[in-house]
Amino acid sequence: MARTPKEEKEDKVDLRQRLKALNNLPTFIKEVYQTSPALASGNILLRLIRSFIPLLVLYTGKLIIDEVILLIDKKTADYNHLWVLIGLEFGLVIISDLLARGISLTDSLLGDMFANKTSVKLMEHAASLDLAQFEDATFYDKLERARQQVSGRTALLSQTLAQGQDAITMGSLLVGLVAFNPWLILLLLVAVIPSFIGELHFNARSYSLQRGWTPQRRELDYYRYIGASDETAKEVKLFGLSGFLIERFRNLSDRYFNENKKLTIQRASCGSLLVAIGTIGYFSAYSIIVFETVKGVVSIGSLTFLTGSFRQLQSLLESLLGRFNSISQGALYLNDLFDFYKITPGIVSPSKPRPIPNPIQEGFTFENVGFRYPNSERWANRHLSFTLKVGEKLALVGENGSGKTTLVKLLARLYDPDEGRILLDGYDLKEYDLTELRQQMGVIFQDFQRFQFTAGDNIAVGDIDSLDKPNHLERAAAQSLADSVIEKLPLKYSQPLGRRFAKGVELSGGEWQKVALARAYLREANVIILDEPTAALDARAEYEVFRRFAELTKGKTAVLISHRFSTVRMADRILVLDKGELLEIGSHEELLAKKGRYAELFYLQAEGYR
Ligand SMILES: Nc1ncnc2c1ncn2[C@@H]1O[C@H](COP(=O)(O)OP(=O)(O)OP(=O)(O)O)[C@@H](O)[C@H]1O
Repeated sequence: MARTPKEEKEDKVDLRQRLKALNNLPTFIKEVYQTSPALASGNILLRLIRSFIPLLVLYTGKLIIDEVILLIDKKTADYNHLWVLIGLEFGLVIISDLLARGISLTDSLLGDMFANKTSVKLMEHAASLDLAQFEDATFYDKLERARQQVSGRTALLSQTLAQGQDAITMGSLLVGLVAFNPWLILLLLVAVIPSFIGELHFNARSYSLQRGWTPQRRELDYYRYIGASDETAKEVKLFGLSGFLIERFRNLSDRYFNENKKLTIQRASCGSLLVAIGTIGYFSAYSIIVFETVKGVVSIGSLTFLTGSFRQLQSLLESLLGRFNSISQGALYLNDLFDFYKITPGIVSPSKPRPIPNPIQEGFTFENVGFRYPNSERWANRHLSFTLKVGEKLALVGENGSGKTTLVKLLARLYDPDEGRILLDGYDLKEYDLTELRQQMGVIFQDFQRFQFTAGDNIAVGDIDSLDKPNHLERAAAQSLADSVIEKLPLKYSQPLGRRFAKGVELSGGEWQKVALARAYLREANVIILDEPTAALDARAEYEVFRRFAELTKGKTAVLISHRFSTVRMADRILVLDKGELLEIGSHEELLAKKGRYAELFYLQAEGYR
């Protein structure tokens, strides 16, 4: 899994790219603001007020000291003015504290709301993308990086706002310092800039490292998941895989740790040196102010005010520049989020879709259809020409990998053909509205999902509008034989299935299949596609499912994939696929009479039953 030099180059970021990434900030701030204009405005207002407090506190401190010295010199006991000043400083400190709490409250509320909003947006966007995009590893890297941004960006928000607040505070302190001695500003820059450059350098390296390691981090997550998950526990135990998985995890995580460690150590050692330079800058300025005081140029109150200002300015400037680093880094990470939003689906509805014929008049016609999976040289389907007539029950037969599932995926427009076209009543599938087209289809794939929801919800996913229509769910369950499975569950339709959550009950493979089959019946679809719907059913259940199938799909068009010829022979016609191409098509009798591949396979299986 070593990275290629090209990939490493792509992961490197220079200053120009970092500055360019700052362009993301206005969009980001706008999105945050739109999350809650009231909270965002409140936050900005609180920060604005708080940014002037440090100057006021320092200045009150100066006044207090000058007053104390005056009182000592005069040897009077009129402390009224002093009390007012102390009260003022006390009030400022209390207000500052309250403001800080208000700021962190609005920060965290706004951050949480923004994180939720972004998660929803990510899910919505991911849902709009093509199946093919989900089968691409680089897509997952992008998705993973985008996901990481959701929680991380909350910090970016408060950092950006704090940056504005500190800039105002700095401006106010600088005014005082410039009035005293402009050269102190120069010293201030000398004190701060080296460590800023250091930070900039190390942050860029850290980002490159993080980015470059995205695939490996996904791999680590995967090991963590398969090492401890209900879905994998059985095989992990039986095959004794835990040692192997832990070893792989450890090797990879150690490599990551070591690369990270190298960088962290370098960063810490350089950082200490650069901070020392900063301290020299501060003490030079401190000496200047002290000697000016001794010479009587400024008062002792001003001494404390100026040294305090200088120290605060130094730390503000440091955090301002340091934060600039994190902000520009955060803005770079935003690239990942925005990049993910920029991925657009290829399989979409046309701008003026044609209404789906209801009922379908002719059926689906494949015209020389060919399809290759992305990043694959091999044709999964090729030269496919046939018509799936309306109302027909068509069975697909062929060896493993001969392209049966691919054919139905093309029919449901999960992919578009690379060659030829598929017509519905004479018009290309691409001319119809995608959602409407899919609504017409009830598809159950062989690798159907076992959702860790209740039994009722597991059926309702077939037509989510039926979620609160128990009689619809019950009817579908009765049709697919799932009713007897659900009857046996303690909580019936409200029984959580699977073991991931509390009270979950696991079903057998065949029981799950009956539940999944109910999804196809629940949908008021005109086309029913069942990809090996009975593979896990016992002989009696299979017989029963097919006895009902013809009845339940009366008037509907159906495609059935099965390796069992007892099932297949019930279809009106059978399409035999070989290496993605159409070998034979005809009724059971026609194909037997033809004595071709179908006849060969049929007798081979029948032989086994004798
Ligand atoms: N998502 C995918 N990405 C790349 N190649 C794929 C993908 N799905 C299937 N293939 C390949 O396409 C070919 C046809 O697969 P398909 O699933 O259509 O076969 P099938 O006839 O349904 O097989 P089976 O009887 O085993 O279910 C196979 O060679 C398979 O390796």
